[in-house]
Amino acid sequence: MSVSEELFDVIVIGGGPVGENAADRASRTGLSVALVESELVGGECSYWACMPSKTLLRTGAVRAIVQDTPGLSDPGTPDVAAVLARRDEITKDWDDAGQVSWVESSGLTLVRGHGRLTGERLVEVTVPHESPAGVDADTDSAADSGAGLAEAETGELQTRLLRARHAVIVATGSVPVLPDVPGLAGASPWSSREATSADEIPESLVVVGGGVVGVEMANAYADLGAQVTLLARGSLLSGAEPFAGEMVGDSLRKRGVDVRTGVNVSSVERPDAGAESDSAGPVTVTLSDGGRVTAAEILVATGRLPRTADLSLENIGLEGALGRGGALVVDESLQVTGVPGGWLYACGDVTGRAATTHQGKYQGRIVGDVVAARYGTEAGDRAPTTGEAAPAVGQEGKRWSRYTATADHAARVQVVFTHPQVSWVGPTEHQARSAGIPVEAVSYDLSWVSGASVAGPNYSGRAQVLVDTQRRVLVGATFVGPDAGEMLHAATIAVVGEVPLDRLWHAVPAYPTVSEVWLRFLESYGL
Ligand SMILES: Cc1cc2nc3c(=O)[nH]c(=O)nc-3n(C[C@H](O)[C@H](O)[C@H](O)COP(=O)(O)OP(=O)(O)OC[C@H]3O[C@@H](n4cnc5c(N)ncnc54)[C@H](O)[C@@H]3O)c2cc1C
Ligand SMILES: NC(=O)c1ccc[n+]([C@@H]2O[C@H](COP(=O)([O-])OP(=O)(O)OC[C@H]3O[C@@H](n4cnc5c(N)ncnc54)[C@H](O)[C@@H]3O)[C@@H](O)[C@H]2O)c1
Repeated sequence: MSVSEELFDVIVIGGGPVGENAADRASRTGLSVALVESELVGGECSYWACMPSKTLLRTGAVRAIVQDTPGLSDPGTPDVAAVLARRDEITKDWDDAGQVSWVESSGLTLVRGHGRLTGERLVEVTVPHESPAGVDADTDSAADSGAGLAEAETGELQTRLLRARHAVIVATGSVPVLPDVPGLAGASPWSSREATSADEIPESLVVVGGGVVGVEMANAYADLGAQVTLLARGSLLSGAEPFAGEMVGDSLRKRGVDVRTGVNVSSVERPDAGAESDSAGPVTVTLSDGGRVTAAEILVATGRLPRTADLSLENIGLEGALGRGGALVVDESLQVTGVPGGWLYACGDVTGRAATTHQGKYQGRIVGDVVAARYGTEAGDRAPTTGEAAPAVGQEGKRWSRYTATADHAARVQVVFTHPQVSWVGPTEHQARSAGIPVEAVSYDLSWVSGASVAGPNYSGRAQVLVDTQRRVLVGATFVGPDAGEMLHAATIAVVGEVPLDRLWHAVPAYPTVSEVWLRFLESYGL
């Protein structure tokens, strides 16, 4: 084992989408930045989450449009091999060479290996002798929390010791939760990794969990020919407005998915479960209502937890100061609270704030700019240009400052790529009222606008905005329908801009587009 100490201005642990953004922004005022990554540069999103899952969903989404368009013939059954080949293309066959080139061309130093904190501004990186690029698509499993993959698979290890002059930014993401259900861990369950990287579509799939991964993967696998059962202990998409989950559930049922809400999994049996899930026989799930479901595979989609367990936080006295689910607790400038000297920052899933790529990358931009402004020297072409000074260490910037993650609270967005798609910004009506915001919900059936009738005879959808009745601005919006994700950003701009309703009246939606719903919202509210 060899040890060498290397000095950088900033060290970022975790080279997912969020760590990449934080590292890039932090380097813009002349700081030297090391990016530590234990698996593939690009993280979960590029290889086992956003990108492959959206590719698997795309075929069914297009097929639904074709089926609903008069004059087009029946699209037939999908060519599954072609869909999986496209998925492989999108994930670059689980090779991160393209993202490594970007890291290097951005002037960042990539350090391959698993990083952990061994002291103030000190990161020890355990480096496998073989590069992990080209990691097998299905090496991980729900039972393996994702930690220590490289170490487990390569014999000889070496250690590098990195010291940060100024700051360490943690962007280690999250790991899937495996509920403590009798028989489940031994049943070779799929996590989202196996679901997004599978090399064939099983005849049948039982999905446990009615959250975003559960509904998206139930959609994708049903569209690609599997007989899918979706088990949710509550309602579907409980983080969204209730009408969204109901519409997604109705659509899944219409397409043959057996959707069961309000049920818990009591036990799981898979007598033939071997080391390889490929060789295992069918899996049987027993439910709290006495029901039983048998399927070729089981996907567990019961949430994710911030990945802090393998960071050795005890070395800096933080192990007792973690937030919900083990999250690193950060202030509004993304500085970890309770760390003397304020040298530790965090962003992305590991903060437990919002587990989406876009919100994490937003945090990455903010923390990168904070670090660049606090410790950097150059005001080069790539430096932030607003001229606004960063808050001092331990202090937070004002609301909507470029150094403050205001949107994490006021304008968080999410798109669920089911059909119908679901998108929302800000709180739900229930969340807004619980937070004491005086809101009135204005809801509209999207099929009533002219743009919807042009889009197709079976167009269906619903949209709702939340008006803060005191300030007369929008604080939230939800869209359910075809391409609802593309309708969201207008609402996000209205919420972030706190645009008065009387000014929104002058934002004229073109005819005949589905965006005419904006006019209907305002008319319904009394303008
Ligand atoms: C199936 C699925 C679909 C999704 N779809 C979407 C979507 O459509 N849109 C969306 O916005 N979000 C989506 N998400 C969420 C999105 O994937 C995450 O929010 C996003 O990946 C978080 O980025 P991150 O950089 O914080 O973490 P990650 O992407 O998890 O990256 C963290 C990186 O850190 C590395 N790492 C961890 N610990 C260490 C260590 N100690 N040392 C060195 N490296 C380490 C990991 O190897 C990893 O590469 C989806 C999630 C899932 C599971
Ligand atoms: N399109 C997107 O933006 C997208 C897509 C997929 C995932 N993601 C993100 O990834 C994260 C993880 O997604 P997820 O769907 O795994 O988590 P989630 O938190 O969205 O949903 C988890 C679901 O599992 C249920 N659950 C929890 N424990 C259970 C148990 N023991 N038995 C049965 N059900 C149980 C919960 O009630 C919840 O409905 C989310 O934060 C999500 O935002 C985003």
